Amino acid sequence: MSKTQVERVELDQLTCWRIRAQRSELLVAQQGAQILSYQQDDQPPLIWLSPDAAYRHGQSVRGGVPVCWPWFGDLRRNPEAVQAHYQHAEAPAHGLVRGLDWQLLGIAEEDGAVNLRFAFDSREQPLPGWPRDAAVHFDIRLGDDLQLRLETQNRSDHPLTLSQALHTYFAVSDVRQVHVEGLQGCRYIDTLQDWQELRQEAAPGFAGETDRIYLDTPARLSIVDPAWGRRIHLDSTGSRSAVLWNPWVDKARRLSQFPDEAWQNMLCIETANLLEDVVQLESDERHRLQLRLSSEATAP
Ligand SMILES: O=P(O)(O)OC[C@H]1O[C@@H](O)[C@H](O)[C@@H](O)[C@@H]1O
Repeated sequence: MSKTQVERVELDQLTCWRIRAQRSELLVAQQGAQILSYQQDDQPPLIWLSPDAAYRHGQSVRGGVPVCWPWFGDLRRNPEAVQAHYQHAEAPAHGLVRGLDWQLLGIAEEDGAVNLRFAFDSREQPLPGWPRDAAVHFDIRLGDDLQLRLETQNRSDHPLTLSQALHTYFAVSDVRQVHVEGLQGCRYIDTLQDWQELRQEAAPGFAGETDRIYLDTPARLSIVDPAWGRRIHLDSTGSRSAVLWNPWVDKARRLSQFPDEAWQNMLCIETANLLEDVVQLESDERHRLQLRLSSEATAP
């Protein structure tokens, strides 16, 4: 078994940790508790990090796994109960915690794996415009796969409704040559076609800008990448919705920290709780969103 290693590194303005365990390497930033990259030895990266990534305070890094919380995307597109908690006029996309430092509660080795625990507690670090009491813990376990757990606890006397996502950027050989299994038969909202609800027939591939919210998603989704001979599996619990996103040519030019051609080598599957799948918590209640990422070699 290979040895584990934990190294603290400063990337421009951000404090990060580079972790090695079980023939794989992970880079994670304190800001946003954001995983930046993940690669298994002798394989291309599994999680994509932009070559133009900027490591600045207050700005989510392009790539990795941004944590979107306590809402996903455009707040105005969220159910009324999610919108109701926010009191400022301008709501940032993807919630309030991507660009803030989380607390690192600990790094521990266990059976050759490394566990990291991050926390964000709105009672200790109030979120302007969002006067709710909630604590969120993000647990990362780097072993022979990568296991993530986002747990939210409502610490107030009132019910709390939130949307959220683990906004994972995946590295692929060429997005035009891959497809995603597990979504066949699911309903989806096509945000690029007036938020129409449609039904997915065959396993979706990519032939243009894609920005869809899938509903009633199964526990396993897989990215099939024949050119790299790899299948990436996403196994989740506590989530019945997912976003499939690729910006394609025109939107790529408008994105920050994103080279014009980079859309070809990435796609996002965002393991989420959206629309009818939002999280509703009574006082003290907790919700766990868990995601396990693993890969498998496929025949050439
Ligand atoms: O640029 P941001 O705020 O990180 O968002 C990136 C993308 O995130 C996706 O989740 C959205 O569906 C896209 O519409 C959006 O462009």
